[in-house]
Amino acid sequence: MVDHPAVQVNGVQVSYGSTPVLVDAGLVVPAGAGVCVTGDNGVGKSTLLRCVSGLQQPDAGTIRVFGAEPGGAPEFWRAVATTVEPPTWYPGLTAREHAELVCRAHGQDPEDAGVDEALARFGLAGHADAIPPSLSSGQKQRLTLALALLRPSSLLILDEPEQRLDPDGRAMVAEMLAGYLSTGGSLLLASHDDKFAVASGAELVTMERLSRPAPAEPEES
Ligand SMILES: Nc1ncnc2c1ncn2[C@@H]1O[C@H](COP(=O)(O)OP(=O)(O)OP(=O)(O)O)[C@@H](O)[C@H]1O
Repeated sequence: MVDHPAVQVNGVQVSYGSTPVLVDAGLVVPAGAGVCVTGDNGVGKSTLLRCVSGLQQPDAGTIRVFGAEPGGAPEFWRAVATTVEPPTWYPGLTAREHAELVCRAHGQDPEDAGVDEALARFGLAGHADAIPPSLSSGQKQRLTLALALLRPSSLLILDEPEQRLDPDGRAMVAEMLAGYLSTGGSLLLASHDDKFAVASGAELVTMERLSRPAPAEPEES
């Protein structure tokens, strides 16, 4: 795994109908590094992250995650934790039980993995026995990120992790992500908050720099 970049994107094209969104997009996230893609609403950040997460097939181009095609194999999902898709909550399971489930699925003892400490770090100690649908949108986002960081992984792919978080929450998550990078993890983010991304230890890359501009629509005569 360490011989390959965490993420390598070459010549990726994605169109929705006849509208090109990614045109010859290229990106490298070296193993152990963090990259944050930035850019205006609708520029294609989520589309790129979905493709890297193996949740969407590009029309053309290649994507490699630790040297392999994304999405196809259980090894990919063991190495990659992503919040690109909104989480599905299990009916009737509490926040703590979701965390315990995630640990067990990854072969970790929940107590050894520090479930209660993780919930406390994310400001959810008082909500451990609540079911996720009853949490506020910011608390749900905190739980989603806590679960992604609790399980072992080599690459985190996070789409706007700062969304719905208050300033303290943003600072805490940025610190957690910087800690993840300092222990050898790799990070691919999309974000509208440059300060948050930099505090997370990610290098900022604009979508405009990743993609050749889409050809201009022919003017009507
Ligand atoms: N499933 C889809 N079908 C059709 N068009 C889509 C689809 N998904 C995205 N698009 C379009 O593709 C473009 C890029 O969307 P995308 O969500 O990748 O942008 P983004 O940079 O992540 O935006 P934001 O900053 O608002 O989250 C937008 O114009 C959007 O309307």
